[in-house]
This record gives sequence, structure tokens and C-alpha cells, in this order.
Amino acid sequence: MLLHFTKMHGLGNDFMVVDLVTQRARLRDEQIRRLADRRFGIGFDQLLVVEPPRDPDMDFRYRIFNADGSEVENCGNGARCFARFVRDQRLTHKHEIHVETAGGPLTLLVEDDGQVTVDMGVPRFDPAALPFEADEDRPRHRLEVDGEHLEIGVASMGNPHAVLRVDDVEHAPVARLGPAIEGHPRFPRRVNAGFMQVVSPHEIRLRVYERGSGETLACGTGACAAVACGIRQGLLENPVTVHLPGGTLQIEWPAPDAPLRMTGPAERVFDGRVALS
Ligand SMILES: N[C@H](CCC[C@H](N)C(=O)O)C(=O)O
Repeated sequence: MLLHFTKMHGLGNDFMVVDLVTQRARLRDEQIRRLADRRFGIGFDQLLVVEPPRDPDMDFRYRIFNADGSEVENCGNGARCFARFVRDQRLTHKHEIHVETAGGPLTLLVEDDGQVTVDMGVPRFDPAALPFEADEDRPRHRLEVDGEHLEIGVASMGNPHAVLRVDDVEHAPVARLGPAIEGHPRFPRRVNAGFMQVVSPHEIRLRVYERGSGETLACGTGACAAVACGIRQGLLENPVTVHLPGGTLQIEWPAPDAPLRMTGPAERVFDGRVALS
């Protein structure tokens, strides 16, 4: 069969977006891995799938698959592209779109300037929410990685994040520590590893080694998790501008029990069709 898709990105975090409301297809893990390959396939960090909602109060079901084929709970940059896609495809005319994900509900707000603001829900820090093996919830956890004693913050944005503060993201050992943190045994379902440089209380620089995809040019949930951990550690104050290699996100988290909001762009690159074997 021929599957229609749209290639999109949020600050260079790139996606294959598929409408399974008007199309029917089942994508197996190995098909996703092949399609994700940047030489043998289309090439993407994540596959985003639009499906009809299970909950009648929601507008769509939003499913996310990493390049390694693993299905995950949330994708922040993908959520902005999802909102742009469903409106461009005329699957909805709404400006406020409610979607269900494996990590919980999200509200997507398409702004007049084309930017998208996502209500990402309330960050969770209890280790069981990630999951992360630790005896209690605390702003900083000690983690021994590759012979080094690190101090990390942990947060769930529906998906799990570990955040390590560094002096200079340019020279942070992302290639070495990223995979070691991602696959650390204390994270039974692996983890996204963020490397955060604090520029000021309202500004950070961030690189993220993503679970299931490697280092990406941007990570929306990673930006949210870094800000949440930074505010909780007393390093940051609401709102925070997050500079990632692919561009900048604005994050607001006005109070610990308030939802966290992320605002940024969503770009279409091309439409295509692919034969599914
Ligand atoms: N790699 C992530 C999913 C994609 C998150 C990222 N692309 C974003 O924008 O939030 C995970 O395994 O939880």
C-alpha cells in the first residue's frame, strides 16, 4: 500500500507525520526503524501518528514512536507539529485542540502568528513516575555513571527525563554520558538525558540525548523537564527561555501545581508517499 505522510520539524527535531484518521495502516517496529533510517528510509527522529480519539471528549489520539521503534508517552516538539498538521489537513478547524497521549492529555493552542503553545501538564518528580530507582523524591539525586559521580534532577513530562547541570553545553560530554545515562539500570524504561547550562535565572542553554533517537537538535519535553528541575533546584525563575542547538523555546511554569506551557514553531518540509512492504 502507499502511505501518505508529511515531513515536519520543530527546531530541527524532525518527524514523519501520518494521518490514520483518513488512512488505514499498521506500522510494525521494524518498519518504523527502516523508515527512520536517514539513508535506507525517509529519516526522522520520531514518527507521529494521528488517530481518532478513544475518549469522546478529546479531538485526537496522538501516538509517538522513536527512531528505534519504541512507542513513548510524549513529544513536545511533535505536539506543536501535530497541531499544525491536523489544521493544515483540515482534520479540524479548531485553534484549541485536545489530544490524548500515552502520557496523559495535552492542550494545543495554535497562535495567530503560527507559533503553537502546548499545555504540557504538571511536571512530576516522584521517582516512580519516570520510573527511576531512588529511595525518595528530592531535587537532586546522585547517580554513578561511567565511573563519575553525577548529581541529576529527574522529572516526568509523561516521558522520563534526567537533567545534568554543566558549565558549557558546547563542551559537555553528550556523546559519552548521553548513552550511559539513557541506558542506566536505575531507569528501567531508559531515560532522556538533558545537559543544561544556566545562563541566568530566566535563560538556559540545553542539549538533549534522547531515549530511542540519540542527540537531537531540540527536545520539547526535555526543555520542559530542564526548566522544571532548574526551578525546583532554585537555579531558575519563571519564565525561562531555552536555547537548543536547533533554536529557542519559551517555557512558563508559574507555580509547582500549575501546568507547564511551552511555546515554539512548527514547520512543514514536504508531503510524500511511501510504499509499505
Ligand atoms: N525521545 C523521547 C520522545 C520524543 C521527545 C522529544 N522529541 C520532544 O520534543 O519532547 C522519549 O523517548 O521519551
